[in-house]
Amino acid sequence: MDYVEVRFFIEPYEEYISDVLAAELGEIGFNSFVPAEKSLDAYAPKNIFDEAKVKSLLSDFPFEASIEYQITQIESKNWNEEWEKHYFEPIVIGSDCVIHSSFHKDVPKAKYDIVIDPKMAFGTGHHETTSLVIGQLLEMNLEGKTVLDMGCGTAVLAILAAMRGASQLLAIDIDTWCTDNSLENIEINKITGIEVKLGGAELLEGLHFDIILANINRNILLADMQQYASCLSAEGELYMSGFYVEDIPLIEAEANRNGLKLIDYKEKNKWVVVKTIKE
Ligand SMILES: C[S@@+](CC[C@H](N)C(=O)[O-])C[C@H]1O[C@@H](n2cnc3c(N)ncnc32)[C@H](O)[C@@H]1O
Repeated sequence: MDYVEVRFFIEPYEEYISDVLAAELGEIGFNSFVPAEKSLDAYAPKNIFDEAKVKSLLSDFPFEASIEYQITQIESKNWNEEWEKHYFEPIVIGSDCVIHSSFHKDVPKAKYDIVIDPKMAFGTGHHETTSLVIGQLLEMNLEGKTVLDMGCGTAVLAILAAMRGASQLLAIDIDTWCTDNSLENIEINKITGIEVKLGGAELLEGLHFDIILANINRNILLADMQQYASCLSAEGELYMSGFYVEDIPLIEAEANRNGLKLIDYKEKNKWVVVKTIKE
């Protein structure tokens, strides 16, 4: 899939403005963000990118800041190189888990060593939401559990769940880049037992899982939570991330409507992961 890179120049630059801009861009099809000095690089699949929606978002933007943008077409083939050059450094999460790429040298030692060659797929562990969900995975007992990784990106969450003893795993993403990349990463890490499927919540009918991980975004979670709830086993746990702390009431209300109760949440730089179980 080809992508469009839009560099937003924010003046005066404030981190919270960049965060809000990224959240709003997430709602119009952008799915990767790289903050830079005084700017934000945002990426959207070429077939979803709509400049009119960007213009409309900026004209209604809630903060007083001047935001100019510049569009660059990104050929799929360049993306891995870009990651290697600029963005992805090894990351240690919770001291037990290190995520790095196959090109990294001098990687810190950790109990769970995950190799991710991300290309265009989200999920290197650097984003707050990924590391929040990883933190949850490192704490829970996954031995013999069935796990759904919804919005799998690189499949980093499914790979860690498999390393921690989950027995049957399904990783789903709507983006072919992500499903292709997930398959590559699963193979590089020599993991068996993870099935990868292209699509969305429509694939879940009739399935059941002990643990569901859904790190996507607020609006997709609100739209698809009903399907997630119906495939959660009676004693199951649904972890949702990809939204801000101020979105919790909306997410909790939708969870309650679907027979789920929110029992805990963790926060990192305003991003959260919430844990829900059946009421
Ligand atoms: C924030 S990334 C999370 C990736 C990875 N799970 C992680 O934790 O780093 C969200 C992923 O959800 C996928 N996605 C977006 N909408 C979706 C939907 N309706 N159903 C399934 N996946 C979706 C995107 O393509 C993207 O790869």
